[in-house]
Amino acid sequence: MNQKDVATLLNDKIQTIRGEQSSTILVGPIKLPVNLEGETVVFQWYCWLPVRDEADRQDLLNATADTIVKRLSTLNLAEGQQSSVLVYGDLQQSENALVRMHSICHTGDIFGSKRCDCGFQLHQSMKMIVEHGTGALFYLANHEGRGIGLFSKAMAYILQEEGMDTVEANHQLGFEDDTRNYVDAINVLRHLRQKPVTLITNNPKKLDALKKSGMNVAGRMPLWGDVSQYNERYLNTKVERSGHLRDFDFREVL
Ligand SMILES: Nc1nc2c(ncn2[C@@H]2O[C@H](COP(=O)(O)OP(=O)(O)OP(=O)(O)O)[C@@H](O)[C@H]2O)c(=O)[nH]1
Repeated sequence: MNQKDVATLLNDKIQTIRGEQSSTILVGPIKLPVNLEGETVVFQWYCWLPVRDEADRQDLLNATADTIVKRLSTLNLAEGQQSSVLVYGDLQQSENALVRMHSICHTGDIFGSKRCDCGFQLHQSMKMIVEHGTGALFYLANHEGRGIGLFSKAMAYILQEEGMDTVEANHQLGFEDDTRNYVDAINVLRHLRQKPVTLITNNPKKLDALKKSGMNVAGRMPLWGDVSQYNERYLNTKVERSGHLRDFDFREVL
């Protein structure tokens, strides 16, 4: 295949989303069959690249696929983090859709760590979306450790082993409790869907961010679970200090 054919092929799959605070180049949809507890479920997958620098904005946002391809090898993308979204069902047209904005958790999502509930929330939300029939799971790759990064989270874990809670540990390392923002993900969501969404979360800040963006929010679906001796304090700190909504007394299940 020559370069022109490659560009033609990719042009149909690349879109530019211009936002007020930042813009994104979105690539997809790409068919992604996923093993969900032994069943093969087919999602449509999109990945995006935020474009913030003004020079890059002019350069990349007006670019066609061949210009983007020429830049790819110099962008050093493996050193950074790119986020993505798994879409299930007819996200554009269906009446209600379930949406999960999931912050990356290397330890919980990949290794299955029981110190948090992240791995459980990731897989459970995928199941909820499939059962519902339509939805999207945003995997936010620049959100590690609520925005402090993986290396800092490792240091926070050492402090937590000495008795600090999640919030104190973040503060001791010079961070806010939570430095995440949802701007890029919301830009992509608004591009993929205008109709109402129900957000899967226990975190009212996520709901507020979505509402403030003007997105049509039909409601919230709580997601607590996988409570154990290893994450009891972590979950309790979410409710007591970080403002997460307590939908059930998870301490009763221990
Ligand atoms: N700083 C820090 N981050 C953690 C810790 N455990 C998990 N995380 C991160 O916390 C993020 C998940 O945030 P949570 O506050 O648990 O949940 P949430 O996403 O705000 O809310 P939900 O939508 O209800 O899940 C992920 O990015 C994890 O990497 C920890 O002990 N310290």
